[in-house]
Amino acid sequence: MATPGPEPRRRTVGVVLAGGVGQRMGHDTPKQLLRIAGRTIIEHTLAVFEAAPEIDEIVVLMTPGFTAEVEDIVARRGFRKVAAVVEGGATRTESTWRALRALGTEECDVLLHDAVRPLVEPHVIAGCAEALRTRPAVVAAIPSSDTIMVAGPGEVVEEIPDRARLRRVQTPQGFRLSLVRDAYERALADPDFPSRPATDDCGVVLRYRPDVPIFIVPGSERNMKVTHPVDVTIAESLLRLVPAALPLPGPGALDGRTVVVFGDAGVAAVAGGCGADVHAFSRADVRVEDAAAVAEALARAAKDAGRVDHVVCGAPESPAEAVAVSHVGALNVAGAAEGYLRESRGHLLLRAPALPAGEPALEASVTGAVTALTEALARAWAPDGVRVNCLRPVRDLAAPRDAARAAAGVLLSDLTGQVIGVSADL
Ligand SMILES: Nc1ccn([C@@H]2O[C@H](COP(=O)(O)OP(=O)(O)OP(=O)(O)O)[C@@H](O)[C@H]2O)c(=O)n1
Ligand SMILES: C[C@](O)(CO)[C@H](O)COP(=O)(O)O
Repeated sequence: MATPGPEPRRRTVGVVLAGGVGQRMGHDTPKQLLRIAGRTIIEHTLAVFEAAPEIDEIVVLMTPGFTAEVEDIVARRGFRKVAAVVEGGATRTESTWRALRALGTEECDVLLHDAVRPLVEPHVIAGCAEALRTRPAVVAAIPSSDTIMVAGPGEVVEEIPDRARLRRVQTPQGFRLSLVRDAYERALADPDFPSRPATDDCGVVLRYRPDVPIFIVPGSERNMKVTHPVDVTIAESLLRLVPAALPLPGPGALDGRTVVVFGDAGVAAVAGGCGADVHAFSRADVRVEDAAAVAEALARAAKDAGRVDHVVCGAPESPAEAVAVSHVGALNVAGAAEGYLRESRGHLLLRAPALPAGEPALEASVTGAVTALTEALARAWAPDGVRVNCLRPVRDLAAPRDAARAAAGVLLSDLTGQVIGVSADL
């Protein structure tokens, strides 16, 4: 008799809970639609789930009246795993219950995640999904660095539990569908549940299926929940912290892409080495402060190649050219590239200069211009899927990053609105 093979892998569904109104944030629109680092919060979250190999399908629960906004994001970003956008309920648990109903009864693994935790890292999703293959219930959590106390009547300290045993609960929280459904059915049948609601799905399972152990998976400090206005500033800063190890593309990584480079032979060479169809214009060919010359060069490249996927504006070679290249030139290149990049949903990469010592005011002024332009364009072009980033030389960068290779890595990445530090050549 043949020995039975391993159990087939169950389908894993990511449920993104976005049904809240964001009362504590205090805006007119739900906080998951706020734009941070060039994209809406829910867009950041969906992008991580879409890219996670462990996730087969995504269901979004959205605030009633705002489902069209999410459908539009899904279509624009091409999130193919999103199978449904469903209206959420009046409470988080009601939104979860609606999600469970939408999933039907066929057994699967479900990872429930707060839409407003956009900084969830792939390894946390992978950790939860993998643990869920062999366990019926899992939750992401981290140790508490604060001492936590229990407040008694009259705001008097009643108890300080042993911190070593305390964990801060995050999402994803993962369950076998049949288990979490059963726990929710019991909760809904309990007349006491509405007066003592649970603040998360783990709480529902722990209360109504105490027979099932819930396994704790390491979450991460970055996986914060955007709840109060100050969290927007923190999340924005964290989203802009580009990992020191940007993926450095190898041969073939830019196959089929057209890269137009103004005045940056190093980036042109690396892009060509990665397989891109490179159209490079040196300073002798095109002076970027000449708007007509830039437009003509781009039109020529687009005609030859049929499309333009990436445009790079290099840094000035001397202080005398700094304003012409990094200020006027960057604006000219952006203006001429806009139409092509909208068509290809492409990428503009600007380079800030490193000027010799003795030019700190000039360097600060042109760097300010390039980085502000990057952020403004990233915001303005994000709705059309166009990314805009900037490479900025940093002296004494902790992890040295070669500019040309970093440039190719950025072109291939999903980043937008980022100012990425590279090693200064001076
Ligand atoms: N009826 C609800 C309430 C909340 N959530 C989602 O659950 C997550 C965590 O909830 P929270 O941070 O409390 O969001 P809000 O309920 O929107 O915030 P507030 O309590 O300040 O109104 C959020 O992604 C939120 O959209 C949901 O899907 N359905
Ligand atoms: C699920 C949760 O994020 C775990 O920390 C939290 O309980 C949600 O609480 P909220 O009040 O709905 O934000």
